[in-house]
Amino acid sequence: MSAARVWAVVPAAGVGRRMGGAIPKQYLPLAGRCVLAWALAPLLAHPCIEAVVVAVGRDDSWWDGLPWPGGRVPERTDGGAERCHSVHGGLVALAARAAREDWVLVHDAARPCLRAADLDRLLDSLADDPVGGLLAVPVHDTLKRADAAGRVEATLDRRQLWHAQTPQMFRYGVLREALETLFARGELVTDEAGAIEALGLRPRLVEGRADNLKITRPEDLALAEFFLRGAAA
Ligand SMILES: Nc1ccn([C@@H]2O[C@H](COP(=O)(O)OP(=O)(O)OP(=O)(O)O)[C@@H](O)[C@H]2O)c(=O)n1
Ligand SMILES: C[C@](O)(CO)[C@H](O)COP(=O)(O)O
Repeated sequence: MSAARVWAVVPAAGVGRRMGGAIPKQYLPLAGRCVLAWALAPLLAHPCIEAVVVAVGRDDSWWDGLPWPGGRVPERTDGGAERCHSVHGGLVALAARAAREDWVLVHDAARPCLRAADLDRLLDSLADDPVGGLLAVPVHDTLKRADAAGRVEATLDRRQLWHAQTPQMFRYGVLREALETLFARGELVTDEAGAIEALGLRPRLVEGRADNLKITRPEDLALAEFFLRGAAA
């Protein structure tokens, strides 16, 4: 990594509507821990990451009960109504410590299977990149665009299509200003790269792994359990 420091922000304030159930999915049990603990593990263990700030719901009562065995303890801050607001909350929490040119790495609490090797590859690939970028995987399925009636309107050319994942890593100053510019226009984004693209910049795609899945629906938990148990074997 260059002289710029690296900070991590983890949006963990979602309610998990698509998962269902009473407990937000980031606190669901998974392979002996919870989803959030697995997502934080490679970030807390990485020597180049200065601090890990987790944006959680204001009325979150699950955070306080989490064990942080032996390792570094993450910092808590307030999330917001949408994922991008929670990310911004994490950036604000870093305001007194992060320099404009420092890197901020944003990783979903709902992605528990990130491997340390892929985190390292992202950091190494972007260390001197002028824009920053994200882990992503090429699309291997044929993708269809649907019409309002739920029928196929078109088949997309998948040769240039990728599934965006996290971590996504950008300079602190640029990312914060990009988000605040969108918010001032009443706009939202579903990932940090979208805010950077709105500035006319082109984030770098760093190929990751399909097992860095986002826990979204109930069936994703069994897959994540399989991946985590397999990685530990
Ligand atoms: N207001 C929000 C919404 C989402 N997230 C976080 O952003 C990540 C990805 O979002 P998603 O998978 O959509 O989580 P939820 O919003 O909880 O899921 P759903 O859309 O099904 O409610 C998750 O770690 C989630 O906790 C957040 O910090 N703040
Ligand atoms: C950031 C992300 O995980 C990249 O694929 C995705 O955009 C999050 O979307 P969600 O609807 O907030 O889960």
